[in-house]
Amino acid sequence: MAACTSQHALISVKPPRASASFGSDRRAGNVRFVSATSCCPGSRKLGLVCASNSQSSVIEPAKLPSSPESGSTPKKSSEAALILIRHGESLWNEKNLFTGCVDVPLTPKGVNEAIEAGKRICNIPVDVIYTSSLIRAQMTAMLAMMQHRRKKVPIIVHKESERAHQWSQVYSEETKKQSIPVITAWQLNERMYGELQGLNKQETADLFGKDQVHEWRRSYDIPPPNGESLEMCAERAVSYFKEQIIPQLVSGKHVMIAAHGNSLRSIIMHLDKLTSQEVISLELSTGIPMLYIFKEGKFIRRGSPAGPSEAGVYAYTKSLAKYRQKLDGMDQ
Ligand SMILES: O=C(O)[C@H](O)COP(=O)(O)O
Repeated sequence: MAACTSQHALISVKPPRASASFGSDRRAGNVRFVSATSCCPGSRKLGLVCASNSQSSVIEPAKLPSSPESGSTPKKSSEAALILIRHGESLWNEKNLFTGCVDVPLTPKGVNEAIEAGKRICNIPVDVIYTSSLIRAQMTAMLAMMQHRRKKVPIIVHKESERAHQWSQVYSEETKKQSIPVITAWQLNERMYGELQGLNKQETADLFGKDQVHEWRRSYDIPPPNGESLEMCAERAVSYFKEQIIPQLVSGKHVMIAAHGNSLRSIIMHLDKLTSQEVISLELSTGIPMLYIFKEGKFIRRGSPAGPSEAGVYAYTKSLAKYRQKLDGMDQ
């Protein structure tokens, strides 16, 4: 596997005439994060965007809190990068078990997926990372950041108690500048799958019927037995995104969120204003980074960079191109 270099080409898939995209797209030329099979029949499921760019939801800029790591009053900025990434394959994904909030690690394949994801976003700035409180998301974030060309050190912020906060303080401004805060939030956890957790997905379908299991897995408001529906998951994940993450973007901080299939589906549903019908077809593959640009209160989908290049990722993002040149300069 090649290291992250500036030679990567960006795969920008032209939006083919979607044969089975979910729901008619209200904004012509719009694209979605879909499983490739639903918009590019016959191709591998990549979680790839059949992509151009388009502007999605308008988010009212929120009041700017001081940034979590410095406490300084952040400057307003007109543009920031938002990277979303579902964790790499976990040991229970491999066993095809419902996982939900059970805290299982990555498989070796999932580790490699996280590393590959890191190479794909290695030229895109990241100032703060949000993960769930589950190890598979945290492992993915750390492994991805190991590939970043800026070589900053991701440090998990501990605020679970006053002592934890005190004992994890960093007492060097220079070292702080060379680190990236990683904020863990249970609100970004995978949806809680209730009494399905630990069950084999195929056996569950054999027992309850394929349609019933698909409804539990992909519908918006129908929860699994004693579990969370996507709607219930969205209530915590999207609220957290609005209250904690959008202010960071508004202040110009570049954000990466490493989370889960369903907590991210709920966030993308919000960003793309998907209906409860459209979200049924939204599938996210493990370890595929997805890039949005937050610009003047709007989110612009920029696809799933296979490797950043001026032609693709930076077409609408001058500041990212400047950042990339700065990185190139640092490598001279
Ligand atoms: O929690 C799980 O089982 C997976 O991470 C996501 O499961 P799903 O694709 O069935 O929602």
